[in-house]
Amino acid sequence: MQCRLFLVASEADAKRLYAALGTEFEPDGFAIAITDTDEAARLHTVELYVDETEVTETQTRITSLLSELGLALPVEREDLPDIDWVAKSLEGLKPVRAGRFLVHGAHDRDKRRPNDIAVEIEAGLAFGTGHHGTTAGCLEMIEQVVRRERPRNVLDLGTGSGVLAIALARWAHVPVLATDIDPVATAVARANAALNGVGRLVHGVTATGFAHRDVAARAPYDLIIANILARPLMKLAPDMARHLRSGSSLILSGILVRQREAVLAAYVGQCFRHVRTMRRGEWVTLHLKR
Ligand SMILES: C[S@@+](CC[C@H](N)C(=O)[O-])C[C@H]1O[C@@H](n2cnc3c(N)ncnc32)[C@H](O)[C@@H]1O
Repeated sequence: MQCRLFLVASEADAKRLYAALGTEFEPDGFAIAITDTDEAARLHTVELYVDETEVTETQTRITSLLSELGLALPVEREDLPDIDWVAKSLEGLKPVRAGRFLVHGAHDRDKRRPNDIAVEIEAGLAFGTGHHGTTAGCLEMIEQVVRRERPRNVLDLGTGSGVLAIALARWAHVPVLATDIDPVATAVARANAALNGVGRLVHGVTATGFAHRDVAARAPYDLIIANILARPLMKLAPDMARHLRSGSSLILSGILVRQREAVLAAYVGQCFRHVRTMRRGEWVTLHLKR
């Protein structure tokens, strides 16, 4: 059985601990991760996955590392159920329908129906196979907004696998600037766009937010989609307002239900108005206009 050992700490302490655990355990092949678990309280979780037989020894090593760092944090333990990874991975590759879009892997091309707008994406290095509630929520919003507004110049900020940019290019036949902070995602998005026959419409750029001349040069956009997280979305509100054409739509996702009000307030403060909220599980997708 696998176990998850985890510690919850402030951002600064978690980052120190994560770096120290990396030095101590990565040479032994342990998987270590750090995640932002509570944005409001600024808490981070550092976790390490270990076989049951090694738990006691690992806990002792972590405890001595904590005392070297001068940190007094409890090491918590969660036992993980044995998972049938083959079944699990096949489940993760099932095609997903969202509005008229069908996101599928190569092995499911025969599932496409005549009226589908199909997007072929293999599970890979970048986020966005369509399975996450945020991606599916964006796809449904995109279908509705494109039908009503016929945008001609679109920005997909935080493109991941390129799934949203590709869906948009295939549906609206318009150019889409697909940006990501992560150069691997940008490369994956470009390759996926070519695979889906829209390599000429989807232009991939590595950029953080709007900090790239290509992103500014193509503004104003008449549709911006950003599926990132609540905190960066709130920080980006003034830039979104500057780069969106007046009267146009903004689709935001990556927002937990409990973060919705704070994100809305940040955008209302920039003269956006709320059009619609779509909920999928714990996540919401917002349609705003300015
Ligand atoms: C949740 S994934 C969304 C991927 C895809 N658009 C989808 O809807 O499935 C978020 C992506 O945004 C990128 N990202 C996060 N913050 C960003 C920022 N400030 N500027 C650009 N990209 C960012 C991440 O690297 C990641 O690939």
